[in-house]
This record gives sequence, C-alpha cells and structure tokens, in this order.
Amino acid sequence: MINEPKDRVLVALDFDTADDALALAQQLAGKVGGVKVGLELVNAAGFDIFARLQDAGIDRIFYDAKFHDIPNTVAGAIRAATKRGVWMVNVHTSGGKAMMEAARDAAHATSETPPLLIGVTVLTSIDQLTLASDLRVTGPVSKHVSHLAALAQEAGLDGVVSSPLELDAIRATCGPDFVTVIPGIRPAGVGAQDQKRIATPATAVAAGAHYLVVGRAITAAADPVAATDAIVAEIAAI
Ligand SMILES: O=C(O)c1cc(=O)[nH]c(=O)n1[C@@H]1O[C@H](COP(=O)(O)O)[C@@H](O)[C@H]1O
Repeated sequence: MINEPKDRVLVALDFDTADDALALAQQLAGKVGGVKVGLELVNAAGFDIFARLQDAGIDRIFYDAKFHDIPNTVAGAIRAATKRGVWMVNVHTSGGKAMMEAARDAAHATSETPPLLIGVTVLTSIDQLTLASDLRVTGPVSKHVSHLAALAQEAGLDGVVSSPLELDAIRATCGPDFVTVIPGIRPAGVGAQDQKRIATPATAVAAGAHYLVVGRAITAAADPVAATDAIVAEIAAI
C-alpha cells in the first residue's frame, strides 16, 4: 500500500467548490497517495464529488466523515459510504466500542474490499489544557489517545487518526502495523493556525506515521505543486 514516499501524503481538499477541489486533485495526481474529502467540501459541493473525483481517475479517496452517532445510524452511514467506493473513511472513537464494531461490521458486510476504517482519537486542535478544561479528561493527551487507539483496535478498526506527538504511544499500545493517519502537519515556516499538536512531515514520518494528512501547507501555498514536491522530498530524505 505504501511503496514510495509520495504514497504517504494525503492532501485535504478543504475547498468550497467542486471545481477547486477537482483542479487541485488533478494537478497532484501521481504526486500524492490520495485525497481527503471532508466536511467543508462535501457540504459545499454535494456527494457527487466522490463520483466526479473517481471519474477523473482519482481512486484513493479518504472520506473524512468523522461519524459519531448511535451504532445503528453509524452502520447505515458506513454502508452508504462504502457503496461510494471510498478507500478510507473515519468515525470518532469517542462514539464507543459498540459504535466502532457496528461500523466495521457494516463495511465488511457491504463490500469484499471495504474501505480502511479509521478512528479519530483526540483532535489535533485540542491541547492538554483544553482536553482537561473543556472535555474533563485528565492526564496526558498521549495516554487518552492510546486508550482510544486500543479501543479502536479491539473493535476491529484498521487504524487511528492522531497528532504526530502520540505516534510512539500508539505503536507501543497497538503495534507497528496499526495504521496511523496523521494531520497537524506543518513544514518548517508554516504557521500552526488552529492546530495545537503539530510536527514537520519528516518528524512525523520518522516517528512512524503511515499517512500524513496535509491541508493548508499545500492548498494555501503560492505554488501547491512545489509545496507538495517539497513535502515528498522531505520525507524521502529520512
Ligand atoms: O480526521 C482528520 O483528517 C483530522 C483530524 C484531526 O484531529 N485534525 C485534523 O486537522 N484533521 C483534518 O486534517 C486536515 C488538516 O488541515 P491543515 O491543518 O490545513 O493541514 C483538515 O482537513 C482536518 O479536518
């Protein structure tokens, strides 16, 4: 699945029109491992965006759905997402083990080649202080992330989303093959913006990340293709 450094890079198509998303996806075809379709794009462009990307030859689509609901509802949503032929889809681990099991069962019952099912742990926009004050979760972020990753693994998920800072903890708990999908990626010189737990592409890959989710470092760059090439070169040099 990951044959060369570029395969690790998933570009977040966080745009408010299908045209912008399709244009960048086509510009980066062959240069990245896949594209991510998330809440902004799907709400702005509609669910046709999946077929439009697939018609344009883009077949590795990570649907960043972040489903979080009762097991029956999430199972239905995962069935529908699986039928769209997405390559990867996510749910919130904080929906609980029964919800994640229902998601896994739904994906496997719907397709012989189900999407990779990934659990979001603690959002990368949440720091230690906010985890304690807003969510009333005490203790280190990495401990809570490891707990949620273990739960996801027990539920039969393929991997988790976390920040680059918890990669050691996840590997120690879940082993090296449990897939890690890592946003909060900031090449040197790019500001953190709303992200709180961040690292450079090279640091994240050296720490064991399988996939990097990269949005604004590419989409807001003056030259998105050059920015992508620089990220791939950075991780290739590790
Ligand atoms: O599930 C995600 O992809 C995700 C989880 C998370 O904890 N943090 C996070 O930033 N993301 C997504 O990753 C992308 C990061 O975008 P940038 O901060 O612009 O690189 C966005 O599309 C987010 O929705």
